[in-house]
Amino acid sequence: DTGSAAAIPINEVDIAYVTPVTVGTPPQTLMLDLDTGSSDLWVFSSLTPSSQVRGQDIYTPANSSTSKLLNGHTWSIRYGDGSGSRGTVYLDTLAVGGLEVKSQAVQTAQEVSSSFTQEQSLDGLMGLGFSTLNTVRPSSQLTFFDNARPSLDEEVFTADLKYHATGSYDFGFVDRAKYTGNISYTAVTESPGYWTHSLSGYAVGSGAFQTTRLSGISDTGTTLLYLPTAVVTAYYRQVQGAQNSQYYGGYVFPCSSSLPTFTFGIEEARFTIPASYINYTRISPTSTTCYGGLQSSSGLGINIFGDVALKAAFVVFSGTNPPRIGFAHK
Ligand SMILES: CC[C@H](C)[C@H](NC(=O)C[C@H](O)[C@H](CC1CCCCC1)NC(=O)CCNC(=O)[C@H](Cc1ccccc1)NC(=O)N1CCC(N)CC1)C(=O)NCc1cnc(C)nc1N
Repeated sequence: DTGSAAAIPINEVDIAYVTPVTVGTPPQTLMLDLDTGSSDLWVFSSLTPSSQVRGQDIYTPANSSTSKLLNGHTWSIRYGDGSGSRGTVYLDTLAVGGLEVKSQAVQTAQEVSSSFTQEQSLDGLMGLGFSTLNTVRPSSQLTFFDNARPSLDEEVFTADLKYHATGSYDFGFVDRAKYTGNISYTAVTESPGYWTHSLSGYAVGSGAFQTTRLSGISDTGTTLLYLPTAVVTAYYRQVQGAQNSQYYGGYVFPCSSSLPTFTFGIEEARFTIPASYINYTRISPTSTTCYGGLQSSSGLGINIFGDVALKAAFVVFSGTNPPRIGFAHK
């Protein structure tokens, strides 16, 4: 089996991408953020207090003839940006782009933090990290990818995220039409459940490529690219008027500044992020100050290759044994 579904930016600066997912019988469609940086599939639901729901689609297990309560199981998750949610669990039929899993753990939110309530285009998350990160207790549950594996033509899923445009997620096959040249693969360590791998180095603009292994996680659920301070200062040194603002919590610069490109290495291959991806957003609609799509990872304890980097490539998440991740030009 295979599946293919759209990855739709939820706002004009690609803060996140959502994908239509159907749950239950008859199918209820929800727009979920497919997130390789976590491993819980949770949804706004009929169990979410109405005061915490603002325009989101909800999953109503009572309206599904195939829903089954997973008795006595609960979950609670906290994300890197401090947001979080918690609730109970149902098993139900779930499909993404024509690929169906009969008995997927669907975590129904009984509480969501305010940033989720405010994000009306996001009906929940589908974690695509390793299942070891799943927070359901007393027994942890499998991700959609782990449940789908036995029926997949190939044990892979791919992400083709696009700048200010709709991309796609494919399951079970690598679409030759979506990339050019060869796929450059590199080893993944599953610790502690993220898609953790190294970059072979970086270059700022037309500068020399710095060969240095940078370990981090490829995370479709993180908006920006977070790298060590040394790398980030080398980048913004090339930007007129750039400064690391305590007030805005990161590097900002005059929107009129011209930005260099940023190149990262995957083994011998090189991927260049256009300057436009790094001119992330105005700090407020009328401001002439802009916030960078490349920021320091020093406060995170881990480098995060988020959407700003991932949308510069066609990315293959390979669940083979051992797992590996591949990047290709597109
Ligand atoms: C089982 C937990 C699970 C593995 C968890 N995983 C993650 O946090 C990574 C995961 O990919 C999550 C998935 C997000 C969560 C929010 C909703 C959208 C998806 N990524 C992050 O938290 C990265 C930081 N956040 C972001 O990158 C969010 C994503 C977002 C998108 C749309 C709407 C709202 C938020 N972006 C922003 O807030 N932006 C606004 C500001 C702008 N400058 C950049 C964009 C974890 O590591 N948690 C440990 C953890 C807990 N507590 C903290 C404080 N830090 C932690 N790392």
